[in-house]
Amino acid sequence: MLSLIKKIGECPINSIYKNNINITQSTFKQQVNHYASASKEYANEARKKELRYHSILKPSYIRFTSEQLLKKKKNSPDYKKKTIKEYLEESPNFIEDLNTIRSPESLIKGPLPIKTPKIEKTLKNEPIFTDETSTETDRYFEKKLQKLMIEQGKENISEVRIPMELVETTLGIKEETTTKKDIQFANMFFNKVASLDTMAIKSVDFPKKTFPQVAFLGKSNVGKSTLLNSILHRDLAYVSKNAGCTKTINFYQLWEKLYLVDLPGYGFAKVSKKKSTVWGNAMSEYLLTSPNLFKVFLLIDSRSQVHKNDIEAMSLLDQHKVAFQIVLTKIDKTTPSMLRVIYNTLKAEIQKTTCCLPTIIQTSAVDSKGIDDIRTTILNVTGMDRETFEKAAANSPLMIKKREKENRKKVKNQKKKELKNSVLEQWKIANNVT
Ligand SMILES: Nc1nc2c(ncn2[C@@H]2O[C@H](COP(=O)(O)OP(=O)(O)OP(=O)(O)O)[C@@H](O)[C@H]2O)c(=O)[nH]1
Ligand SMILES: [Mg+2]
Repeated sequence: MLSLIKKIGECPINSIYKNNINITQSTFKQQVNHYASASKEYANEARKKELRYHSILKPSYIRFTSEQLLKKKKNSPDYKKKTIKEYLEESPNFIEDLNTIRSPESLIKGPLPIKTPKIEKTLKNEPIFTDETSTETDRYFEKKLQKLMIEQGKENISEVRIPMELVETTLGIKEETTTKKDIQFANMFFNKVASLDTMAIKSVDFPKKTFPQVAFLGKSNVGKSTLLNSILHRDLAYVSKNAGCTKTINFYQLWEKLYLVDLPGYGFAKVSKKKSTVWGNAMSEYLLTSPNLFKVFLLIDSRSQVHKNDIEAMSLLDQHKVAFQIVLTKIDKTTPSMLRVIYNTLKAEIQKTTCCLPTIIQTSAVDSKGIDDIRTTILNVTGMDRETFEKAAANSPLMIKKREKENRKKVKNQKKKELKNSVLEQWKIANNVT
């Protein structure tokens, strides 16, 4: 047991690929069946709930199907410069859901090719549809597109797969939708008593239930367990001021519908330098191949610099098409100037990725900053349906008891009032008062 626990954190980065390839090759058939049945189950469930297909199977990707972008070259006579946003808004059929890129087949094939020098060279010479007058957003979006073309080895823009959330947030198509009601729902949802379901040190220990999962990843001592406790309103996960506190992959279940996963920290270099590289076998298998993992929150301490292990983690998640988002922790302990530096560094790193959401969430467990954002993000990404849970909460034994108590109190007050009135009436009659 101890030796297995020690293994977490020992796997050098270059052997992760090897291990992964070995895992997928040796258990090829099992995994295909597993992934296929898991995906099917979610798809059916999603349809039943009339949820959008892509909100359940993540990460959602879109594909440019229109040739407009390419045809409208600057030198053609009918060329009229438009912003990307205008193009997207004018052509509703412009985007197409690809359901999921983390299909069983794509997992088995491994990460997409990283560099295709020919395409890279072509793209360098010519911007696709921006010029010096274009807005910053359009240029940013174009850069992302070019990166995607290189990564996916596509010379034609119409074949590129683009993360849906990237388009929506970058171009402002999706408005900020977090309303008071969302926050109320999140509070109600996370008020439910959560419990530790599984502590895993090997992949065989991973829970068999196919609930959607979101995981918290980051360097040791960055505040993963603390953040999880803040989200769940209670001190469930062990927290320590010493690094290396969480040593197993801990699955906390909520409502029998969702897992929040607290991961051991990486970069815990107390033992030796050798052991400090990224994460171990179980961790890499969980993070890079788990079909039920909907999102990874990558936590970075706002007081420190972005560590090389963080960059490695970002690129590994990106290559394996795991949707992830950066969370800055402990902002109560940093200064605005330090925050600005790390924020800008991270923004630049995010530009290099395709599966990292552009928004960086800033949190502090001390004054509960950013916790609502994380809660609503979790609920959105895992497709938790407000009505179902509100009904369930209203019919929970606790709420039924509460309602009964309130009713009893009401009846008691009513009786008291009636008694008081009748006594008053009697007194009035007795004393001849009108
Ligand atoms: N001031 C402040 N301290 C925090 C915050 N979040 C976490 N901490 C402190 O940071 C220390 C480490 O927190 P943990 O939650 O154990 O960190 P972890 O990332 O789970 O660490 P490992 O389990 O070792 O990977 C604890 O002393 C926490 O009290 C925060 O937002 N503000
Ligand atoms: Mg921890």
